[in-house]
Amino acid sequence: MHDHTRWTASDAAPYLTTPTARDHKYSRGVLGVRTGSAAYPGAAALGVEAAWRTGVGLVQFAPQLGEADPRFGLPTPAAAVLAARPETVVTRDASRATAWLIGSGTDPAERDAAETEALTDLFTDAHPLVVDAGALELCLERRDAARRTAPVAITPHAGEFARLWRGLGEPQPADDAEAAAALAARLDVTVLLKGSVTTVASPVGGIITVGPATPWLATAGTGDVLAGILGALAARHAQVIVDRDRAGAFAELCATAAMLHDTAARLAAGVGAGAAVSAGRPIVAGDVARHVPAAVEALARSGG
Ligand SMILES: NC(=O)C1=CN([C@@H]2O[C@H](COP(=O)(O)OP(=O)(O)OC[C@H]3O[C@@H](n4cnc5c(N)ncnc54)[C@H](O)[C@@H]3O)[C@@H](O)[C@H]2O)[C@@H](O)CC1
Ligand SMILES: Nc1ncnc2c1ncn2[C@@H]1O[C@H](COP(=O)(O)OP(=O)(O)O)[C@@H](O)[C@H]1O
Repeated sequence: MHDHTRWTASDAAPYLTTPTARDHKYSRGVLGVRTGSAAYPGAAALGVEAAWRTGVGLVQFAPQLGEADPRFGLPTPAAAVLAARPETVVTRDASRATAWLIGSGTDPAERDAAETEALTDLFTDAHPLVVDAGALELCLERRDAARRTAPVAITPHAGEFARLWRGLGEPQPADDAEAAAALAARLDVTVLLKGSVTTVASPVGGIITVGPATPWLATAGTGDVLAGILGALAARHAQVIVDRDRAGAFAELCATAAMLHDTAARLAAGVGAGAAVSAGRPIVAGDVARHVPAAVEALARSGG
């Protein structure tokens, strides 16, 4: 049996502090991003947009090595990112990154060997690593702690979560909390299992739940937005995540990201506090990203 916490706005607030007069762009967290592909350039743009809007100092975008040519006249992921957020620095040398986000909008079957190696290297880096979508399977190969130094958080939806269990070759426990805790222990990663209720499990034990979130979030690309929010929080709080005295901090940041995501979606959908589940209006993933600043403000304020 694991400790079970239901995350609240006042739990999230300490992670949503305002910058100070001494801050500069490099002190507020630098997020390195390797996401998007020829098939899914939009996923890169959504994650980067969300990261900026969460309040990070800098986002550095590293284009895939051996990137396939764009299809249907689409932009490359880097071009899509710059069209959405020209503040982003596109570089092969994101050496200033304090945390990394990888995987959203990528397909392992299409990935070049050099890109796989570059992603794999991030697992032996010191910086927190957020792993989404097409990079999730790399955690199965990197589950030997001796071959891994980076603190890792993974963000599967139910389908990806089941795929990871199949990859482990073990039966998946029926209960989400039990299954997330077991996967966190097996892979030595923090697990953020997405859904109406998001379940977060830390490899050091403990379960945090967030939600139920507004069902208007059940629309394509909102997972890419969540990954960007979490990447930004990880970059901002990288020191706390790597602090051995703060075991479980990555799980708290995952829960904070899920709460910010739901709050932004509610603001976008016009769902007021205490409103009925049926309240609100349709939203798209970009709306969620654009409402993240107001969500940060609302949650920080509710923390007193
Ligand atoms: N604009 C874009 O570029 C977008 C890109 N996206 C990217 O598209 C890629 C494929 O994403 P998919 O989610 O389709 O990945 P997958 O094709 O890996 O997973 C979808 C499969 O899982 C099953 N499944 C079970 N429970 C599910 C749940 N709760 N939510 C979703 N599927 C569930 C589905 O039935 C389906 O068979 C990812 O890399 C993702 O980042 C999407 O985020 C959509 C937007
Ligand atoms: N019915 C629902 N109610 C509330 N939130 C949901 C619901 N369905 C999905 N979500 C949320 O929407 C997001 C969807 O992410 P994901 O499945 O990865 O989508 P995509 O890959 O298209 O970006 C997750 O944050 C998940 O928690």
